Amino acid sequence: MKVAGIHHAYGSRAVLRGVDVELPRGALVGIVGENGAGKSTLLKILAGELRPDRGVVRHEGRFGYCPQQVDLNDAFTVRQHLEFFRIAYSLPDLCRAEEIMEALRFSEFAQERVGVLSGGTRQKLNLALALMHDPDVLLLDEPYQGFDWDTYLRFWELAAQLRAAGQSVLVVSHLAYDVDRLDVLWRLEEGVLRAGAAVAS
Ligand SMILES: Nc1ncnc2c1ncn2[C@@H]1O[C@H](COP(=O)(O)OP(=O)(O)OP(=O)(O)O)[C@@H](O)[C@H]1O
Repeated sequence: MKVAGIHHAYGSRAVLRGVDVELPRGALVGIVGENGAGKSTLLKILAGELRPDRGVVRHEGRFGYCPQQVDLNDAFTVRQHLEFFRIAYSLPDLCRAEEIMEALRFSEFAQERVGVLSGGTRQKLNLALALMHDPDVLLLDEPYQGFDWDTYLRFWELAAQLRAAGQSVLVVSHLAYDVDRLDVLWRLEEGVLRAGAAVAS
């Protein structure tokens, strides 16, 4: 995936002022930035959810998108969500989804209604829905929000496995703790991407 010259404004507020970024195959890329820096805006543009005012977004292969706001239906069970997405992705079965549930340790909630799940478990499901079709490019907006420490570590194990399998993974966060896990770190500042410093924001 490659994007070039992305500009976006909300009314008179220019949020992105010429963003260029490339996600190489098999790379784990991080984008950090302060609250309101424009990270979610950039990810929505990369995912095709928002049209930029200017610039080019070029996709290759399948992609998965895990938005910051969990978009789940409280009345349905975890399993029903997986089943809806299985059909949407045209997958023959839920084997990969079940592997991800095991990896993130939430298989036991398969029959639970989403409305009764904890915030962290909802986030696990959100992640599983973005991952279950083995995308070539994975866009993750604050993917570990609400995770406990063990789950946070499992998340990074999973991300490393995806990278090893040749997938491109973009992690966007306002926190940059674990920068040594990344191949590339960018900082979104004043509407442009700069080479990131390895510090928490
Ligand atoms: N739909 C919208 N309409 C108007 N302004 C918006 C809209 N969405 C975002 N903004 C503004 O654009 C700026 C960037 O927002 P964005 O959500 O992209 O930032 P962020 O870096 O993801 O922030 P956070 O870390 O708090 O999630 C903010 O000032 C926000 O208020």
